[in-house]
Amino acid sequence: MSTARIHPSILSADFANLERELQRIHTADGVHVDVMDNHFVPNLTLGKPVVEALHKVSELPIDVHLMIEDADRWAPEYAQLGVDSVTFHVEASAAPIRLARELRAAGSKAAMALRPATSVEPYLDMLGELDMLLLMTVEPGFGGQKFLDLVLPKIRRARAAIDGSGKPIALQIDGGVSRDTILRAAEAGADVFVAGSAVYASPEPSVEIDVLRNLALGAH
Ligand SMILES: O=C(CO)[C@H](O)[C@H](O)COP(=O)(O)O
Ligand SMILES: [Fe+2]
Repeated sequence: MSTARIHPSILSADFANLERELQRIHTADGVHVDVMDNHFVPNLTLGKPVVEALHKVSELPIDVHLMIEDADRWAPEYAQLGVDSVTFHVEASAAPIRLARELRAAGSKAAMALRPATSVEPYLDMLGELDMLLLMTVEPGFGGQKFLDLVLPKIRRARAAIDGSGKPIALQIDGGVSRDTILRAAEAGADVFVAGSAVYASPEPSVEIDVLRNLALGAH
């Protein structure tokens, strides 16, 4: 593995100034947009109109993380907006293979997320349907939580399976990523890192992104 991509989460940004908040992360590799519905997780953020507005002004690829019930019904509508990738939670999908195919058919990359306590093993045979696998390193719902080290073995197993597949599937982690945790996640095999509070709490978010990326690259 020779890459480390940093996707700041705008969950920790100033929602009254999202365009300006995008400019503050211009050194990033993508922007992570957390959509929460108050059902799949106990928090409510934003939906399609805001994703569409961000897409119009963002120079960075948009990575939509859907934390919503009934992903089969709603996720394709996000893919149709022209964003780079749409991530649905496997726990919220009745037919993840069909959904991943629909996302690709709608023109976006297809990504699937697992909560920290969801095993990756049942899904290894469908990795080829995905452009990215997201392993949550906190319980989804809120920014600013502590990184769960108990996910590290799952990251290692997913990395081995992705390498074995020979396919260019990204392995993203999300939650609690900071200067203190990014190296061990990278050593376990993650290559796309979502960081919300660590980036936006910094006085210089664009510099913090470079610091995090360099720390992750130290694992290679
Ligand atoms: O999906 C998420 C929460 O469900 C966020 O992307 C994540 O929590 C980022 O925030 P932080 O880096 O502060 O943990
Ligand atoms: Fe997220």
